[in-house]
Amino acid sequence: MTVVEETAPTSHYERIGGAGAVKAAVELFYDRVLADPELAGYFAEVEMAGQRRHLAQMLTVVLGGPNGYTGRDLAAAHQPLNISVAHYVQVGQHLTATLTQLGVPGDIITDVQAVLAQVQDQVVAGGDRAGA
Ligand code: HEM
Repeated sequence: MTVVEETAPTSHYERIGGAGAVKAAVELFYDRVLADPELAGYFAEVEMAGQRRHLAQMLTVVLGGPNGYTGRDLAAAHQPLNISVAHYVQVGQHLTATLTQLGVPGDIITDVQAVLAQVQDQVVAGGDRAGA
C-alpha cells in the first residue's frame, strides 16, 4: 500500500482553505442576507457575532472539518421563527451565490446543497414541504 492510499482523503473543509475560508464565506453570506429586504427582518433582534460564529461552526462540520458546534439544534433555533419555504429557498440561494463568488468548487457546492435539503424540515415552519 502506498502512502497516498493510507492518507485520509482531503476534506472539503481543507480543500477550500479551512477556517479562514469558512469565516470569509459566513461574513459574505450574512452581508447578503442582511441586505435582502425580505430576510433582514428575521435578524433584527439577533446578536450577529454569535450568529456568525455558530453558522461558521456548522458550515465547518458540513464541510467535513472539526466538530465544535455550540449552537442549538436547528429545529429549536428556527421553528419559533415561522419561516416559509420561499424564504428557506432564498437563504439557500444566498449561500450558493456566496460560495460561487468565493470560487468554491462545484462538487462541494452540490454537497452543501444536499445538506440544506436534508435540514429543510427542521428550518421551515411545521416542516411542511408541500408549501413549496
Ligand atoms: C437553510 C439552512 C439553515 C441553516 C443550516 C441555518 C443555520 C443556523 C444556525 C447554525 C443558527 C444558530 C443557532 C444558535 O445560535 O443556537 C441559526 C439561527 C438563526 N437562523 Fe438559521 N439556518 C438556516 C436557515 C435559515 C433561514 C431560511 C432563516 C430565515 C429566513 C434563518 C434565520 C435564522 C435566525 C433569525 C436565527 C437566530 C435565531 C435566534 O437567535 O433566536 N435561518 N441558523
